[in-house]
Amino acid sequence: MKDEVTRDERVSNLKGLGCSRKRVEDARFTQGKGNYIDDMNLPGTLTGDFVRSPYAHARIKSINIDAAMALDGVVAVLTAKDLEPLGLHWMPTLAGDKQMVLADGKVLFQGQEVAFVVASDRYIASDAVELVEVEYEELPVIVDPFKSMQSDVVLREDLDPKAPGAHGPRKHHNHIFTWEVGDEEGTNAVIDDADIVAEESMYYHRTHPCPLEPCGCVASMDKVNGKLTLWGTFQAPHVVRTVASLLSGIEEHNIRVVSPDIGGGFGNKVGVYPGYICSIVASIVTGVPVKWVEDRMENLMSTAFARDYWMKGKISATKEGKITGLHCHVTADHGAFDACADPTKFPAGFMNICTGSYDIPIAYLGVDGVYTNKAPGGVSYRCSFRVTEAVYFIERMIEVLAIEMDMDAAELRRINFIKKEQFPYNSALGWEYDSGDYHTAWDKALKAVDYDGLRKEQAERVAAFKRGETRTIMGIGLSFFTEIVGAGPVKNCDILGMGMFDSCEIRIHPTGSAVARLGTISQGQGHATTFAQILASEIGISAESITIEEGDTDTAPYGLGTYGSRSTPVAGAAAAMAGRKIRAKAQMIAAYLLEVHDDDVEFDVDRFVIKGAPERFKTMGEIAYAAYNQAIPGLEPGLEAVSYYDPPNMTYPFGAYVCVMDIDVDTGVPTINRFYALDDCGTRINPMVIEGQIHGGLTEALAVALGQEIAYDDMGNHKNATLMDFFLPTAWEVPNYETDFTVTPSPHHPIGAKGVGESPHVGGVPCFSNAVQDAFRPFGNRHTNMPHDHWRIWKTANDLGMHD
Ligand code: PCD
Ligand SMILES: [Cu+]
Repeated sequence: MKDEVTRDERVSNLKGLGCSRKRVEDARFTQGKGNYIDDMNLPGTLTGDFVRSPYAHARIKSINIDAAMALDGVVAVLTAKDLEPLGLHWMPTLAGDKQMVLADGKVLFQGQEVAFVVASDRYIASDAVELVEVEYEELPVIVDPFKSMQSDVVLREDLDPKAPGAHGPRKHHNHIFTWEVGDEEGTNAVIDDADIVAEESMYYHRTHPCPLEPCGCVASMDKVNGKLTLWGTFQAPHVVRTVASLLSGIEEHNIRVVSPDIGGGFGNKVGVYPGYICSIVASIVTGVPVKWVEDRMENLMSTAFARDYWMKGKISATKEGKITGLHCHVTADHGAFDACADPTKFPAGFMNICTGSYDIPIAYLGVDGVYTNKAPGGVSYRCSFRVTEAVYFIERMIEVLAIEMDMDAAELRRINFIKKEQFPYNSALGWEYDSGDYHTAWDKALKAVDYDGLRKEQAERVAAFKRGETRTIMGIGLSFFTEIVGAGPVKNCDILGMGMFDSCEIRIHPTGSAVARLGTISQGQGHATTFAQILASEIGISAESITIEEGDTDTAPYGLGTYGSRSTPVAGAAAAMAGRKIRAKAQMIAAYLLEVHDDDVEFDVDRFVIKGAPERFKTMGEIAYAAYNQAIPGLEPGLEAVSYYDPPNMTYPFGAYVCVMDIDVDTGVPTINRFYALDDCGTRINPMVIEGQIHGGLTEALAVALGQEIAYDDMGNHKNATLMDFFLPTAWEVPNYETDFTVTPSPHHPIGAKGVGESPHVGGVPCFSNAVQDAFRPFGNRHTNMPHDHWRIWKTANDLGMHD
């Protein structure tokens, strides 16, 4: 047995962990060969389209569908009345509330679904939408959650005003829940006694992920064999199958849910939308496939928004700058229905990570969820679980405290970081941070950008501005974040009662290639590339020879889907564990073939070798073949494994970001001169994919911090429902990102990996915002709200007297 290839070459042939392997999915994406929902064209497909409410709050007096039905090509017009006998005019939300599928008596937000037109093609459906006559009676509109809590107007007439909601008692008919974590009395006592206290209120505005492809589905009820197939833009296909079964009464084995290629999810495609339900009903009624694909305006107006958090903080410290306590209260605007996609026990997601990366001995968080006349479905956008809000809050509070103490904000952070030796660290608000090394990351980041040099330059620029020599000022944005991803332990995380484990099933073929299926679903993250790399390193078969499949509930094992950067921490762990099961069986096969005891062989890259005699080995290819063609005493034929992985804890990626920005105080235009991002996501599976994730997340952070918003006027009119008004950054606005890393593996994850997809957004938003605010700090700025669009930046300068 002669080996022509060196061990290093064998390692590199695997294309396993740490390899910047090119994304296998890109061949089809870059050639326009992807298969998205709108590419599906089953024979006889009908198209659905919605009649939507122009009013944000109105009673529906009548709906007349006669003219629409009379139009050639219109097959059906569904209203709440048609869904009611089926019990489908309302549906449960992921947050334990319920939501109208089609307007039942009244509408609660502009763009709400009122009737569903089904026609032979999209154009006819659109024409018919115009022909449906709806008579509305306008009702008072509430878009401000504070006013909502004072108002006599009852938004949700379907709810008993005094009855508790899914998360406990309600204080008012427009109140949803109160969620409290930590020790309020103790925190107040510490803050009242403190040397230094900084207070600030901030609004994290409502925004929307606006993925390239909007939401859509094709429902096909095959009446002959009783099978319902649902293709759709689903981030959690198995959960959709379970919900569809519970709602429709069709047994779960008779429902197949498939997520084909998805053109970006970003949390927008976690929830269940009326379009899915209406398409299913329409297909059951008509017996032919029904397609529904929303347009851009519908996507921006009616599907899961993000944020809309009014946050009030108090932070206390000693004279030396050691933080002693943190108090946070949030008024959370959830819109018309509470449709947040949080794990059941966390009505404000993981907002209680708001103590951030700092060792804060005592803290309190209180959140009040409130109904308003806005679209439902919160908590999406590159952090489905409110970690963006939490990190924005603490990173602003740190800056405000630094201003209060007249201290350098980088130094203030350093003094308060949780120290390396304190991990695993139990935070005051109940999390166990698995690992971290914040000081190393911070020092590396500050050194990389020459932080002291930047501050000197900034001081010179301030002086020059004051002398009237320049009209631009310079901001240095800092942020240090700790993410919490990988929901999650089944003991405390579930969605609609389904524990948040995930899964991987591997099947090795006789010739030594393999297929693996997982319970997650890529929306562009590159899972087909990266999961194969995890497996390659675990089982010694090249990633090139492993096909990854996701998103078909008929074949993939049950999983909770992809959001909250959970794929790597949970399904990635399942992949490693399933790989280890394969390896354990392969070891027995190898020992049999080599005629030695199981314990006398060991795994080496792509083979099992005899301990002490590495020239005697069996490759994984040989072992796979033997699994199918030899009768091995005591072993079943075949080489397959499945793992359902329930993570013992979340993973806690972290990072240090610095943004250097110039601001023209007369135009309000910011120019980003430098953006440095250091990320620590533990073991790095594919550095190139990670880099892509960071670039994407930072660009979305830039968008949110510097202009992107969903705003409403007092009548509840949506002000940013088109891309004319909704800021999407292009190459023009995006700087050249510098990425860097440290590696602090997760101690409980089988390969030490933590998630990374959300991190750049979580850390990026406060970094961009802090850069703007830091530029104005020498001129007296303390806090201004995002989005820092040109007008708001100009106004900040104006308010500070810089135009005088
Ligand atoms: N350490 C590590 C980690 C990670 N990784 C890679 O990276 C990625 C990612 O991952 P993760 O972090 O785990 O995550 P996932 O789960 O997968 O995903 C999710 C995320 O992802 C992100 N990114 C992205 N990209 C794209 N392209 N698209 C999309 O859509 C998206 N989205 C976004 C979001 S929003 Mo949420 O939903 O809101 O919650 S969440 C999210 C993949 O591929 C993986 O493999 C590596 O390599 N390494
Ligand atoms: Cu998150």
